[in-house]
Amino acid sequence: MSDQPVGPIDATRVPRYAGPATFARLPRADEVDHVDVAVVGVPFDSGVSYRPGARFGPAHVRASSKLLRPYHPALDVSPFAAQQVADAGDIAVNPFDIADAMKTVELAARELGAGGTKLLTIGGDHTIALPLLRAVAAEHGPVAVVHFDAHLDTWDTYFGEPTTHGTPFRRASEEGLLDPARCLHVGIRGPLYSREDLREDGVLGFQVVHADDYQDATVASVVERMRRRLGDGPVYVSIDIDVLDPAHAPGTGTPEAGGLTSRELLHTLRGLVGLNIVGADIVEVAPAYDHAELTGIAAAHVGYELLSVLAKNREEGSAAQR
Ligand SMILES: N=C(N)NCCCC(=O)O
Ligand SMILES: [Zn+2]
Ligand SMILES: [Zn+2]
Repeated sequence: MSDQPVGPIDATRVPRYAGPATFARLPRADEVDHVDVAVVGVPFDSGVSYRPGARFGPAHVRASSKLLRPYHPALDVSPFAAQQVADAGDIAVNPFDIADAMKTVELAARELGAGGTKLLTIGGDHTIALPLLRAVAAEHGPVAVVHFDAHLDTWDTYFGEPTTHGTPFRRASEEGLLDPARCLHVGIRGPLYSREDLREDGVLGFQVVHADDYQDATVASVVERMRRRLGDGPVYVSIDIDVLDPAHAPGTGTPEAGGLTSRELLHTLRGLVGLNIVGADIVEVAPAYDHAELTGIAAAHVGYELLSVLAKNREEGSAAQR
């Protein structure tokens, strides 16, 4: 086998709509001899408080990722040539037992991540961030989280249940998985349950860039603030697609008006170059509410942006070693 990464199927030879639906038409993980970054699905939505359907997110995002091309001009990087990216398929989780599902996700994430493979996980609802953070913190210790979302997701319980899509970051903070001096939400908006929600969120270790801040500040200044908060240590990136305005991402379970444009989000993500990204997820894509693949395409581009940031970091890391 050549030591060059195996890239996507060439769209000038095999039409995009033909062939198997791996993310970006990449090889499967079992078709390559090592994997730098695994794209893995978690078809789980038993933690939702409103519309269900994110269990179909991984298949939808893969299907919407067929048009991605090999070269990222703004970052001047080829994300599938600078590193071996492969599709690791889906983690099969129990839809009837949330605690059991969480164990399965954590175990699979630890196994896939053994040997230094980074995970880009496609959900699934936001509950899955908790076991993914457990796996990441087991390896790196407490991490910074940059959390793109309309919602805080640091609420305590729903119907007395501690493990839901509105609670993962409170549980993660309580378990010591987060570095409370370096966590940040981006894109928060909409009604809360009470003023206390924001105060408690701060105690748990989060600062907030509100969606409205994009109205008053430039994307560059948001990026600067984000980079200052996240610092030099390990960073986990969690992206709830409902951070986007419903006009840009209608296919989601708890939509809120007044969100980011996809351009604002992609631009902000580009600002993560150079940070020590140890893992990422893209969650809450619910295809039944999507139109014309708007949400699926946005999520696929978000994934491409993250893979490009990782590729750029790898290139710059190996340049620094020379
Ligand atoms: N994580 C997402 N998407 N939503 C959380 C909303 C929780 C609620 O219904 O208050
Ligand atoms: Zn949300
Ligand atoms: Zn969320």
